[in-house]
Amino acid sequence: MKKIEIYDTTLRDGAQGEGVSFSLQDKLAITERLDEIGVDYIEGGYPASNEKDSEYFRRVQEMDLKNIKVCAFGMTRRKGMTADEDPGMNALLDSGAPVVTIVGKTHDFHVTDVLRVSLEENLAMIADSIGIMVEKGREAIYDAEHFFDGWKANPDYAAQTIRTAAKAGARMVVLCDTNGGSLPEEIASLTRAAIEALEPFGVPVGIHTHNDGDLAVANALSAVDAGAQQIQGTINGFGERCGNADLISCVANLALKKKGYEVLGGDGLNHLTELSRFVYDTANVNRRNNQAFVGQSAFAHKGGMHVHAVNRASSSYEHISPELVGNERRVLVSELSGRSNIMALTTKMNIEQDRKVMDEILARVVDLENKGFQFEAAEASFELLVRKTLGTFTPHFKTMKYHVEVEDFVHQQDMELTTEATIKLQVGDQLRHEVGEGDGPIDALSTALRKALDGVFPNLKRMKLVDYKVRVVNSEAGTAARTRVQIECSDESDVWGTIGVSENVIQASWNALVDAVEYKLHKDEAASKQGTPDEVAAAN
Ligand SMILES: CC(=O)SCCNC(=O)CCNC(=O)[C@H](O)C(C)(C)COP(=O)(O)OP(=O)(O)OC[C@H]1O[C@@H](n2cnc3c(N)ncnc32)[C@H](O)[C@@H]1OP(=O)(O)O
Ligand SMILES: CC(=O)C(=O)O
Repeated sequence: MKKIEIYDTTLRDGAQGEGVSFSLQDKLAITERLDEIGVDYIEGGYPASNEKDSEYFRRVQEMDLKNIKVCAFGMTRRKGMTADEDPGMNALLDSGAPVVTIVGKTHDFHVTDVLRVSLEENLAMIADSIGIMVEKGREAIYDAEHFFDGWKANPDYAAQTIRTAAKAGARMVVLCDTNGGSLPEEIASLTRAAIEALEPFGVPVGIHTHNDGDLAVANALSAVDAGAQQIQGTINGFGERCGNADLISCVANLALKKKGYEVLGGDGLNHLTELSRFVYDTANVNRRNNQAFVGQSAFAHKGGMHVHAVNRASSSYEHISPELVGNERRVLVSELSGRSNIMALTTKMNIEQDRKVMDEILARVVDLENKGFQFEAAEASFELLVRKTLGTFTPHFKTMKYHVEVEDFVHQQDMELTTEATIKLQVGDQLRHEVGEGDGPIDALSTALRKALDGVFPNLKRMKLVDYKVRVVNSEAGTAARTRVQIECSDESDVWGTIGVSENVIQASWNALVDAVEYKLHKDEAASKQGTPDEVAAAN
């Protein structure tokens, strides 16, 4: 088995992605996770760039890391000064990082037109920068920026740049497809050319690809096939412009599809989904549902024919078992469902599967989806619909009336917009009449609803409203268009989605809110009947 080093640059190149920014604590937490999962290198940042990155290198030294090697990133020394005078070089050395990654120019056009130095001066900048790091006892990795475009334009000069880095003591030369526009076959042939050019120095090559042609992962794998021994990339493909090679896909493909490669080690592969979500959440970036291997939809089956087949043999519509990467299979219900979708979901609900009832549920789903409902992200509303169809649903309260009032003191300075909701509910034999204030109508309704019910059902105190989405489903109908409201709630053990559809946004929201509360009450009752200690605790 050939070991392929995984070099993560989420904290440096990933942070160059639009909308991505990590705090110092975020950076340290991600470092810890990547170490646990068996990543070989982490590029922690650019110490010459900002104080946060410098502080990272101080703080990371206090961590008890098991495997991962921490790298500091910087460019070759500036023109017109020696390496030891250069503030960037000194920042790299002062960072205390045991590994230093230096980016330098490969493409003659960048040397003459961007840096505006002679081709010879650029070679001297590379030699001096790698040289000083090696002299000071650092492991030096050389990132050959624009390697592929540079080689295509002037192969002799591109070869000279990487040989200069190797001769100066670089442990590895990493070939960068900086503009991300290369094709897999170009990557393969030029990776072989670079390996040949470096053969006399015994220095291996790595690969760093960008995703501008949507080929970053394919290009990285193509370089590995051609002999590259390290992949640089980021978790979830964060990075400059269209991003970097997504290490999640690189690792999963190498471990599960390609033969003869060893990556990560241990059970790191099984934790990829958890890692991907952790990095999204830490960066406060929305998850990409259709992300390969680890996305929420990566193993979500929607089409009726697919679900029918997956129920018989999961491999019929899955390229790998989701568990291998820590993900899970999901069955969605929609107007595209057949009886198999309903059966798969009701199996999870322990419901007896009568063919006639399944058909009735399916017909109801199709009818409601025609009216603008969408049950894929509203599994809780679907479960309530099933129980209502079966006649096993007992409501915990009955809505008598609700009313929302918004007051806007348009011409009065310093007066805030206020929203007040009044609700009247029948709960058992009691009539509850409550008023709630909120930041908007939904918040006010939710406050009033909780005031009315929390005393009777204390477990509701642990339910949180985590997301609220509104969408117009038939906008061509103008102001009479239907509005779809989707709500996501959570408690200590679950997350659930509900839906409401109406021409009136307040009614749609109320219906989704009522479903969310009813679902919570039903699920806690079911858990307490089952009686496992955790479930009972959750229900009390
Ligand atoms: C391919 C990559 O992703 S490389 C990493 C890119 N990442 C970043 O740029 C993020 C961090 N960068 C920064 O914080 C800042 O750009 C700094 C601190 C590095 C430099 O800031 P400044 O000194 O203000 O320079 P600025 O960013 O405007 O310009 C870059 C300078 O570096 C020079 N430069 C660029 N690449 C190199 C290189 N490989 N070697 C030496 N000098 C270089 C440029 O010629 C320019 O200097 P000049 O104006 O004298 O021609
Ligand atoms: C080094 C780097 O980030 C690049 O060339 O893309």
